[in-house]
Amino acid sequence: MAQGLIEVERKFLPGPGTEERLQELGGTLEHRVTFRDTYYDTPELSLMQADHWLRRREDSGWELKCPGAAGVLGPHTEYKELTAEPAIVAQLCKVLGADGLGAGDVAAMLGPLGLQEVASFVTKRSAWKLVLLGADEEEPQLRVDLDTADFGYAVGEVEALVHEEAEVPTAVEKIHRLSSMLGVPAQETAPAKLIVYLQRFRPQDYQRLLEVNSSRERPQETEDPDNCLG
Ligand SMILES: Cc1ncc(C[n+]2csc(CCOP(=O)(O)OP(=O)(O)OP(=O)(O)O)c2C)c(N)n1
Ligand SMILES: [Mg+2]
Repeated sequence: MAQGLIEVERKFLPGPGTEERLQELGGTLEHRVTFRDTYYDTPELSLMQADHWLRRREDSGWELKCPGAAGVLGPHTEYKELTAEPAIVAQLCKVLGADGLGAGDVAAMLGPLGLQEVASFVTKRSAWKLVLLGADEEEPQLRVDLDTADFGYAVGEVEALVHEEAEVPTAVEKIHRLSSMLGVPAQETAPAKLIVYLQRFRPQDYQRLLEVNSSRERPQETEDPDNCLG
């Protein structure tokens, strides 16, 4: 798989004082932005069942999140983010067992690969940047995104983008440290917006994912104790 950045993150349920606490910790508000995400998969959710997540983001383009080497690290997750369309198409063909089809751009391959829209929603995001005390310049900066989806679900995430697998343990440790400084309980995690969307608007798809996901040990989700997906 062509190299993309590795996203290491953990989600949490933000509270009324989260932004104030971020400021106390020296965080800077980078921007507030609103965007629509549209997710694509086969009718059987073959990509999601393989822990691959294909989306088109308004004003950003295509991205395929692929499971990282470690996958799930407690409440943290690791995903390789592919944004180059040839790399996305090649990986889609590999996951969907359609080798040899991968010629065009992602939009042109949706039909041949049987991919259709499964979710579309708007997010309002406050994007924060933090540099932990003692961190030297080369260390990846931490980002904290506070998201509210247009269907009424709010979720926060502390994340680091790294280039190499070897950087993941340090990133996890820093994310863990910042999360506890934000008052997030150690094992708390919160489901992704897309998962809550499926749960609410496509319950059969959600159930199908739940079955597959329960075979992939995941921490209890705080927002939905019924073992919601991440
Ligand atoms: C604990 C856990 N986490 C993630 C997953 C996988 N997953 C579910 S939906 C999903 C795709 C959406 O990921 P998410 O981080 O919610 O998107 P967003 O924050 O809007 O994008 P960003 O701006 O960060 O790129 C994934 C990877 C999982 N199954 N379990
Ligand atoms: Mg995220």
